[in-house]
Amino acid sequence: MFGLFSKKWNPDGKHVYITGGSSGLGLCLAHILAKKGASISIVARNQTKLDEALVSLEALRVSPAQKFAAYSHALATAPEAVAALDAVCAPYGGEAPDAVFTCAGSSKPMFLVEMEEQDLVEGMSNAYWAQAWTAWASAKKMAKTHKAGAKIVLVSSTLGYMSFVGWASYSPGKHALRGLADALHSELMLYGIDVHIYFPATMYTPGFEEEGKTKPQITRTIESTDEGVTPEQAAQALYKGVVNGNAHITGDLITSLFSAGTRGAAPRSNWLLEAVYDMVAFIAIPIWRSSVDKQVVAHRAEHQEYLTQKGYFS
Ligand SMILES: NC(=O)C1=CN([C@@H]2O[C@H](COP(=O)(O)OP(=O)(O)OC[C@H]3O[C@@H](n4cnc5c(N)ncnc54)[C@H](OP(=O)(O)O)[C@@H]3O)[C@@H](O)[C@H]2O)C=CC1
Ligand SMILES: CCCCCCCCCCCCCCCC(=O)[C@@H](N)CO
Repeated sequence: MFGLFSKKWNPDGKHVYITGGSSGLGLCLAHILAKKGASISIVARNQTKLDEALVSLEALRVSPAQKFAAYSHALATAPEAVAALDAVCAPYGGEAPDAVFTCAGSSKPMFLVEMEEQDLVEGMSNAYWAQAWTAWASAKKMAKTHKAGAKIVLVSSTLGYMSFVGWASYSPGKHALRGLADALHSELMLYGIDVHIYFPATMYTPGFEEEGKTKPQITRTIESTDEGVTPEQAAQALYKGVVNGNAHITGDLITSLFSAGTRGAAPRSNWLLEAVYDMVAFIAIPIWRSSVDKQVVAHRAEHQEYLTQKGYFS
């Protein structure tokens, strides 16, 4: 219960379920865990990408006892998430996985005033429900079978701590995941189940390429302060945070500052470091935000022109 005495998590021989395990962060995490001796089940929609991911996992096998499996399911509704979990558990006699990592998700950055109703609804589905239903289904299965020591790990974003122009359909879902993780961290103690949540900043993944297709220039400019990392680096930070038992996991300085500056009641990972980050954030975040405000205001004329070109005012 107390950080000092808790044992580090060891994935060797465990069954780990990774949603979004066919690409980007989820795939890199699957690779790390395969090398550590875990059995891995991945779920995503596209069968070809799942097949390719399975081949890459086989190549990393360290024990004949490891099982690797992939299932094609969409995850943004409750019945789909339950069906996916049932398929994943079937080869294990229906038993819940030892750990569930919900990496599935996507974003479509754009201006709110250009969004249709569907964009906001899908934004919530792809950022929140694509993970929340799996967390819900997994928690039930784990609790019913008294799966003490099991883990549920959600994947939010730096945009789960803060937000800015372009992210109105996505950051609400990532903030919501934080609320879910904090609530579950408390409730699932009743069953000895650990809950973690990861807040990655920019990761150069296929998903990042995809969101670039709609990302407004002003959003790109604001984000350019963030250097970004490879999905391998991001997965390593996630893995390390889970092994160490951190409730909120960050892998870069910028996100660590926003985390310390908006911590709420989440358990701390490193008291001293977070106190320093909190003091830095107290000064640096308002300065950064006012510089962003200036950039946005300076962009007014160009934006007006952009909307006029698109016939927005006619
Ligand atoms: N890249 C970035 O800069 C950042 C990403 N994130 C978050 O990290 C997570 C991983 O992103 P990333 O690796 O970049 O993305 P990728 O697009 O590279 O991978 C996403 C994975 O999730 C699957 N997936 C997406 N939506 C669904 C769905 N509705 N049902 C089932 N599977 C789904 C995809 O497969 P398929 O399409 O075949 O279903 C794919 O396997 C996401 O939650 C994202 O929001 C957070 C911060 C930064
Ligand atoms: C404290 C002072 C310094 C602040 C500097 C801040 C720089 C901006 C960081 C923006 C990071 C945005 C990550 C988006 C990740 C994401 O979720 C999308 N790519 C969707 O996949």
